[in-house]
Amino acid sequence: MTDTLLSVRDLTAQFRTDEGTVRAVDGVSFDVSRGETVCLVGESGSGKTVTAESVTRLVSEPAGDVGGEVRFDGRAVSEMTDRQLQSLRGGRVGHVFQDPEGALNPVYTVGWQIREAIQLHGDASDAAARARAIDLLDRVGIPDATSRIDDYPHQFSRGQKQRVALAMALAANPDLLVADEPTAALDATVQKQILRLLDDLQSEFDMGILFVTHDLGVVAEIADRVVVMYAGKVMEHGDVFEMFETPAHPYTRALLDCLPGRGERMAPIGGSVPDPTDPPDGCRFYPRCPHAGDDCRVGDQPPMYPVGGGDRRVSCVHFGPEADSSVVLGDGAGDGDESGRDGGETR
Ligand SMILES: Nc1ncnc2c1ncn2[C@@H]1O[C@H](COP(=O)(O)OP(=O)(O)OP(=O)(O)O)[C@@H](O)[C@H]1O
Ligand code: NI
Repeated sequence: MTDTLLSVRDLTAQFRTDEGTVRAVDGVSFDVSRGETVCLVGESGSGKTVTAESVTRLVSEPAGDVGGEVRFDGRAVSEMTDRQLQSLRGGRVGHVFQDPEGALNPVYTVGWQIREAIQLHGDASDAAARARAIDLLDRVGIPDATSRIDDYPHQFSRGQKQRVALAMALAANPDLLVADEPTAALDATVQKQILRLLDDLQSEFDMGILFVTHDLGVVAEIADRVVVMYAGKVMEHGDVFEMFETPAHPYTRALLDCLPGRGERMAPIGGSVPDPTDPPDGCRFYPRCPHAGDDCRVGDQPPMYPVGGGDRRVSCVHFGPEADSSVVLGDGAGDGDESGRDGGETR
């Protein structure tokens, strides 16, 4: 048994809209262990945010219909009472939302809000909570935290609000941090600082992190493991190092080819994500896949086949037991493929 903190099994989330039923998340499974950073990656609309918000059942229910099983520290979240859920959120699970505006209340100072978050789940005195709030603001990189603490949210830039929201999520020393694009509005220097902070806190408190991003550069910096999502499905998951070394799913390969210094293309993947109310049969990615054959166009999303030695899995027929993965990987299986990956960057 590993130290599994979060376990997500066969998660589904759908929304009824005027255009039809959107299957935003369609059978997603993964784990996050203590002290581990798992990145959810994929293009816009792939279901990352809905997955992250389903963890603490924040997807507002009648609108979103959530199924499957989420266990936190061995306990099924669906069986928790509203009170238990409330104490989980902002307590043992900190959540940084994709939209930081939503996390901050415009009528209270940021200091008041961070202190609330600290005191809600602990018995710190006002003075101690204020000192800790200043320390948190300082650590997330808000200059002059001692005076900024009495400012209101509208006095902060978008990037600063994102950092204030992160400080709030960290206020209760969570066991699990769910962070949805927490560095998206930040310049490169501040982004590095935040990633380093998360890394420090993780070593200090053995915190598990579920980190949502579409930026593979960020993934390379912080992930231990990666879950690649596309159109509500997991395309591939496994160890970050192995995945960057030998991406297996054609979608993962295409994403990595867009990363500066790796592929030659460095352009967005051709085509666009499928209509979420009417996804294609077979592999969701086949309409954009250079390796799609007849098998790829029928049935459901392919099973998660093992690839490599560890627990890496890929949902692609070319990795099935009878299949020939060199169709995707190229003859050198790993270095060089027909799209002309430059073999220069070995990590
Ligand atoms: N409340 C909702 N009602 C209807 N559809 C929704 C709702 N929330 C999300 N969706 C749809 O679910 C799909 C997945 O959305 P989600 O926000 O999880 O994507 P994402 O991977 O986080 O994208 P991004 O990178 O843009 O944040 C999209 O098609 C989106 O339009
Ligand atoms: Ni999102």
